[in-house]
Amino acid sequence: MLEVRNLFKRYGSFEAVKGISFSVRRGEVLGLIGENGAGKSTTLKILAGLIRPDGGEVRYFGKDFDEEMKRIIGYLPEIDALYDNMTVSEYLNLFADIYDVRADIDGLLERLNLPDKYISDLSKGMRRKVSIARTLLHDPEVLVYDEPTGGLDPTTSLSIAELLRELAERGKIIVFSAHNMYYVERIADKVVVMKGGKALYFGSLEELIGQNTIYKVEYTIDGRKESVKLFEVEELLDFAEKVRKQGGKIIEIEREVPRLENVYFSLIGRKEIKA
Ligand SMILES: Nc1ncnc2c1ncn2[C@@H]1O[C@H](COP(=O)(O)OP(=O)(O)OP(=O)(O)O)[C@@H](O)[C@H]1O
Repeated sequence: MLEVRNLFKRYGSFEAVKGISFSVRRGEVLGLIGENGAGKSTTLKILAGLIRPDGGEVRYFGKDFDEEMKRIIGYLPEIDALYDNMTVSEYLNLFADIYDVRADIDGLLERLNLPDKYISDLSKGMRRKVSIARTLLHDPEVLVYDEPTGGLDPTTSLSIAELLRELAERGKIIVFSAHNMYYVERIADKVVVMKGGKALYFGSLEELIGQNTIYKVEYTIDGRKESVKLFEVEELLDFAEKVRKQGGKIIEIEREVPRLENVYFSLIGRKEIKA
């Protein structure tokens, strides 16, 4: 398990991360969402061991982060840092040598559908995939990806999202950030919604969506047709009982499951911070 407890990070006097906590198990995908400047990249850099927190702790399988931990982490930075004058396989072989690992580079190229061309000749999506391939060379247990689908077309984004899901199914721990809710909704088991360095929500995606489900009830009472919106199953049951007692009848109940995007907007619009 990867556990993050009460992380704090300051840049000078500016507090970028103010008490973030979450946990992710093997086989789970956690999506970090939040506006620009919410503190997502800072949190991910702390997880990858690139910067040290000013407070709180990160525990990997019960242990504190140390340099050796880099062997179990694959970190994808927000911006690709590639060598244009190398072919994809030369670049990946170079990093396999640096990491001192034997990697199945042909298998990676095939899985990611990457041509072995000069990096300078690759599209933006392919370049992103080369960076992703580099994070997988040492077969890490934890993948920390900053905006893996940022700025890419829907087909490439989807193929990257599917790869993350597949890696989770193989038992990896995945933590990634994204602005496009569609991919988070598609692959995340858990989400952290960040705003101003704080978490407005941490928990299961299913629960978050479930908490925001709306029941639209159409009913008749005294011969009139009415409708009402309810938010809880219990509220719905109480309402149905009330209508029945008054001699009315429920005609239809429509369950409206919100999109993550709608839930996100209503959450970040809120002033108060939910622990
Ligand atoms: N090295 C730095 N020095 C000073 N301030 C920084 C530094 N890195 C980040 N910040 C500030 O910390 C805050 C959080 O930045 P961070 O990059 O973590 O946000 P983010 O959620 O990843 O944003 P984005 O979605 O734009 O990538 C921002 O206000 C940013 O300007």
